[in-house]
Amino acid sequence: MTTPTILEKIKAYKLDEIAARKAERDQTAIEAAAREADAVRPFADALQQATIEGYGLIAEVKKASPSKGLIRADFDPAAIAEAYAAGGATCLSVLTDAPSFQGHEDYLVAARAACDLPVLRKDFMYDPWQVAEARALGADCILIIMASVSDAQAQELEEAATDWGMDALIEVHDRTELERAADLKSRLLGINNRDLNTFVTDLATTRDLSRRAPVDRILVSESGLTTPEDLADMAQYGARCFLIGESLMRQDDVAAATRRLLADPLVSGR
Ligand SMILES: O=P(O)(O)OC[C@@H](O)[C@@H](O)c1c[nH]c2ccccc12
Repeated sequence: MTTPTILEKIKAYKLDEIAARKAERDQTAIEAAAREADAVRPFADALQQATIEGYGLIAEVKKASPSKGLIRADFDPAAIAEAYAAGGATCLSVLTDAPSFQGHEDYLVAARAACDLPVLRKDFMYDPWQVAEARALGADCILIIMASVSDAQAQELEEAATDWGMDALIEVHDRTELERAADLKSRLLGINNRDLNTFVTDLATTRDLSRRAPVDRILVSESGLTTPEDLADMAQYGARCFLIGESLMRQDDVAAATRRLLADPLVSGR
């Protein structure tokens, strides 16, 4: 027997978690809750708009990660959401997975209520029930990680998102996943610089995959981005949107750090 990968372990506990939650709220109940949620805030449109004048930033509310442990001790999701918005973020991403990221659904609700930005539910999705749950929480976009789903699952999740009026961010890490993602309809294509099984982060991932991506996609470079130079580097390869968590979450003044990061002289000094 081979040892399971990290993504396989996550999938195993996630499927248990989904089964337990479904026992409390089945499809009908969760759909009723989703129908009563706050109206969807356009996520992909906001990013597309942002790239006309500058960069699009999905700023991530991230308390901890499996590779780094606790990232921020004084973790207040509402305060961080406000700071990101004040600093010029386009959208938010909020981790709701508890076992690996110390996330929580309440953090998404609190962060979204604290600002006007569209919000991505950052979690490992396998089941359309989770998409309805995300909408019930107020989420405007979901994440589909090609490394952890089949083609059929990806399509089913994407359809569920579309049915709820939400966007989907399709995440890839290698050329095979990129080819599979090309068959999906979503405009948003995330290139994860981090390998989710080894936690190795390399910006060369965006450099390589961006050239091979379908031209009609909005490219989002994800993970391991720290400086304005990193952003300018990725933008040269066609990725003008960014998903950034750790480097901003470690700052004392999150709003000022967000502003500094986005103030690329090449962009703002036109
Ligand atoms: O904190 P970073 O290195 O800026 O990365 C943010 C985001 O890209 C990362 O949290 C992430 C990207 N894809 C994921 C999938 C699951 C969990 C987390 C992630």
